[in-house]
Amino acid sequence: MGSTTLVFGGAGQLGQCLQHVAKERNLSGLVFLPEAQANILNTETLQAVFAEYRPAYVINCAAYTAVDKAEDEVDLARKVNCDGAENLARLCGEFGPTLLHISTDFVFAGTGNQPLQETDETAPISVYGLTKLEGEQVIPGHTERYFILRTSWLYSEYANNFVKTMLRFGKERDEMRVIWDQLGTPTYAIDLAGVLLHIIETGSTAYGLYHYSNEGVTSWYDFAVAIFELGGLPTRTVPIRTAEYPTKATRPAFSVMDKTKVKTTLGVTIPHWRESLVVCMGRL
Ligand SMILES: NC(=O)C1=CN([C@@H]2O[C@H](COP(=O)(O)OP(=O)(O)OC[C@H]3O[C@@H](n4cnc5c(N)ncnc54)[C@H](OP(=O)(O)O)[C@@H]3O)[C@@H](O)[C@H]2O)C=CC1
Ligand SMILES: Cc1cn([C@H]2C[C@H](O)[C@@H](COP(=O)(O)OP(=O)(O)O[C@H]3O[C@@H](C)C(=O)[C@@H](O)[C@H]3O)O2)c(=O)[nH]c1=O
Repeated sequence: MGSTTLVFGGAGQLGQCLQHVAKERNLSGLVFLPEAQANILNTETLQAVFAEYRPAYVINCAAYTAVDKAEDEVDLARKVNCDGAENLARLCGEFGPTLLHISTDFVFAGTGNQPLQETDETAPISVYGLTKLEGEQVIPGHTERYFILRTSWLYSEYANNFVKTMLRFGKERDEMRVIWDQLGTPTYAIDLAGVLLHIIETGSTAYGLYHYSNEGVTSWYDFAVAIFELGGLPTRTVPIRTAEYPTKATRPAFSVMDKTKVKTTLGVTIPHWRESLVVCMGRL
């Protein structure tokens, strides 16, 4: 086995953040594979890529992430989020690399009001959440060497995300109506990329399931207020209830995750969401 890390879905938001952090840390050996080069549903291509690189690590950033659209494209969402993850896990079992896989807070129903631990019951309420949970569950049957990091509300200067949407709309509109009764924690994808690379750099073998987001708790409304404030936009932000913003998919009302395990086991320090938002806004 070599020292290569293969990054699938390498052109997505997290993939681009990994490229950014790897460059910042002067790390070599990462190979970023966009969908056009390595579709995780194409088992022949995957087999050839694993045989060519003999990777030490595989990071799966590939996913079907269109939460509302997934309600109508169940088969495709399941293929990418579950079958794709299984294809990578099977080859990791065969070739030996450690798999770093990303999952979501949307595996939870979100009916509680206490920070969610890795051992808490999952009960997805959307197709996206369900297919991501299926992806988590299929991995351990193929390899023991895996890290699954559940994260939430990812944003960054790359690709599409809530921060960029708010900044775009904020420039065009005087007023934004944003849901305040969904609580969670934003995660700067650059911070998450840092943790993934930390696992590789430290050679940790503390395999398993982890929760990772930034610290703190907020609502989409409060998040939007902070984005407009830091962006210097005069946009008025109106707090609305979920029922006033109908969407195809249902989102959890409370998906704040407890990060004790990742902090104590992997020794990472986590910035507060506002601190990371300031960094991201400075780069945008
Ligand atoms: N975004 C968020 O708010 C959150 C994301 N997550 C998880 O984090 C991970 C990274 O998400 P993020 O980077 O934001 O998502 P993106 O949608 O930005 O990136 C996903 C990438 O996967 C690619 N992809 C889709 N299908 C395939 C395929 N069959 N083979 C190879 N690549 C494929 C997409 O390519 P293309 O665009 O060309 O289809 C895209 O580049 C995902 O697992 C996601 O579920 C978890 C919590 C929150
Ligand atoms: C654009 C907009 C959204 N909203 C609400 C809708 C929704 O509840 C919330 C976020 O909307 P978005 O569509 O940007 O984000 P959404 O796709 O729901 O984000 C989710 O993506 C997947 C991939 C995940 O894994 C989750 O952790 C989470 O980040 O904000 C408003 O209230 N007003 C608005 O103007």
